[in-house]
Amino acid sequence: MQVVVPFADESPKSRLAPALEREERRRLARAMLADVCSTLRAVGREPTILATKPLSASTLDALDGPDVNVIVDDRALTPAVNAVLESVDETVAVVMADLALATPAALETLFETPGEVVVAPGRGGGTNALVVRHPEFRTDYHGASILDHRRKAREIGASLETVDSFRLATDVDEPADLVEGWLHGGGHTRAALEAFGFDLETTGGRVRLVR
Ligand SMILES: Nc1nc2c(ncn2[C@@H]2O[C@H](COP(=O)(O)OP(=O)(O)OP(=O)(O)O)[C@@H](O)[C@H]2O)c(=O)[nH]1
Ligand SMILES: C[C@H](OP(=O)(O)O)C(=O)O
Repeated sequence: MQVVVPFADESPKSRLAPALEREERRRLARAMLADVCSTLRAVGREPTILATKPLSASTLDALDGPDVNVIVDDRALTPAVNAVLESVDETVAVVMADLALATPAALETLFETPGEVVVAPGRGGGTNALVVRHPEFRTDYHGASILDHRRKAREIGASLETVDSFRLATDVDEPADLVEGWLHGGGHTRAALEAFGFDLETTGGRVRLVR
């Protein structure tokens, strides 16, 4: 199985702009990438980062462990991932770099779920992770991509399984997701949020990050 982690470093996490400055968004994106890569390694899966450009020294420094495999493809997400699917004749898993809450157990559930196409839906219609065991399947990200992926699996007659997982469904996209990263995210993600000066506020029955 080849495990691909798409990562666009130029101006990541733009939806977090109401809560984070540009450099903080870049730092958080790198921290989440580091957590995803170390969690993949914890289950014996060496990630291949599918990057829009060569990774910067600061991004590489943020990653634990030995040199990481990188494929550079400046095309948009969908054609870049589909180029990987077209280039290999083995199972391909696609795990998004903003799955800060992913744990080894959650990833093992994803990888061990049988099916020619296995999807881990994100809240809001995304496809946070994917395992492809059918040669004709191709991705179609953005918008309600989970619907597109279910339709594509039907069209090619591929068996489709869905992994129902809090940890794989929670990608850190919007300011309201930051508290999940604080509460349940990996070490790099939590450290970045703490470095930004965030703390948990639980007054009035609400749980949120403040700074
Ligand atoms: N290789 C590659 N990765 C991408 C591309 N667009 C997004 N990604 C990655 O795919 C994952 C999910 O994408 P998004 O949630 O849209 O991340 P994002 O583009 O940083 O966030 P927004 O700017 O808020 O849309 C993130 O880890 C991104 O880094 C792309 O064009 N190419
Ligand atoms: C890549 C995209 O992520 P979202 O924009 O839904 O977070 C998707 O999952 O289709």
